[in-house]
Amino acid sequence: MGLEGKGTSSFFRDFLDECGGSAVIDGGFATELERHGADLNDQLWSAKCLVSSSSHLVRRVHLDYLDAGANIILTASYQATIQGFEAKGFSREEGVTLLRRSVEIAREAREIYHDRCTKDSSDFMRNERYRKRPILIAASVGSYGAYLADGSEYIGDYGDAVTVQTLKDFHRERVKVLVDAGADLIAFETIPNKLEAQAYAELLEEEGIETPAWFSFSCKDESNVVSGDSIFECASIADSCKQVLAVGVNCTAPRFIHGLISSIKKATSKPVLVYPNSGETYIAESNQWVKSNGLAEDDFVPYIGKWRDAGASLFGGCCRTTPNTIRGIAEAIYGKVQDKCI
Ligand SMILES: C[S+](C)CC[C@H](N)C(=O)O
Ligand SMILES: N[C@@H](CCS)C(=O)O
Ligand SMILES: [Zn+2]
Repeated sequence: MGLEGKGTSSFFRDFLDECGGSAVIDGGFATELERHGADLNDQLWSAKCLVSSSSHLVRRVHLDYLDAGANIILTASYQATIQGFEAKGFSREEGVTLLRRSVEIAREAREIYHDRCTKDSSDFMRNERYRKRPILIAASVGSYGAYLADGSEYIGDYGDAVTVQTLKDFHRERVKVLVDAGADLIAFETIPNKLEAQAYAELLEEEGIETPAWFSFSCKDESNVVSGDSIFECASIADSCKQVLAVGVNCTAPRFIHGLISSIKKATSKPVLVYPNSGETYIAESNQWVKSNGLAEDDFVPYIGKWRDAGASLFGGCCRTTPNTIRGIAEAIYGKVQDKCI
């Protein structure tokens, strides 16, 4: 599915209509790679797996989320940047190829999934609405803070030397490559401050990018993104950008989600998306997660109905959530579904 000739908002409204009003986003990607044995204690984090020997693992995680019921899968490009690959000794061209690869692997997974579903003649997936659900590939664009690989996307303080122009220059090529590789939409995610939201909005405009995007912020409480900028201000920037089709929150503790939905709704009438993490806290030095007083993985599934009532329409999970979480969300939205189409 693409934008071809349609306005951004009608493309997305049509998609949501086809989904029946609410859509399922996938779950934690990097942390799922880790659960399958990948060692991501590296400057590239999940982008390390784009390097060929692990691409089968990337495809497998995408397929697991499709099997769990996702309508939208996010590519492995969260921490994939040309600058980051160059720092690891790759050439610029190799960096571009790896970025493109992230979209190609997700597209391969979607094709495999569709093939399996078409070929199977048994009565799997009797739920018609689920069986016919649309599936989109979202190119993940992690923040500049993700590239820094020090947990900056949970702090949002880039210092005075980093300006809107710095951030536009940093992301420009990468975004163009991901769009050119055929992503259906761009997921600007874990945005930690309004500076970066402004940079993304200007970049989309300057480059005349027609692929629709969403802006998703990492938040520290019910009203503020992690830098302390208000979610209302951040969502207002997204609201003013015509390429932005949805606005929301990710990698944020489940306990803040309800209040954040209300705050975002005051700033925009665009669809609201939420994909919280497990409520644990990330320790960048050791690439580990520690328990805080939030809800644990899966525990937020019973809240999906309340979050929908509060006005959100796309639901998924972020770090340390798994296909189980996504299966729970899909069942909350679609009713009972078969968990595999093979
Ligand atoms: C969303 S955080 C857990 C991603 C990893 C971080 N950028 C790092 O490299 O430590
Ligand atoms: N899409 C990324 C987000 C990290 S915060 C992932 O799930 O790994
Ligand atoms: Zn996350």
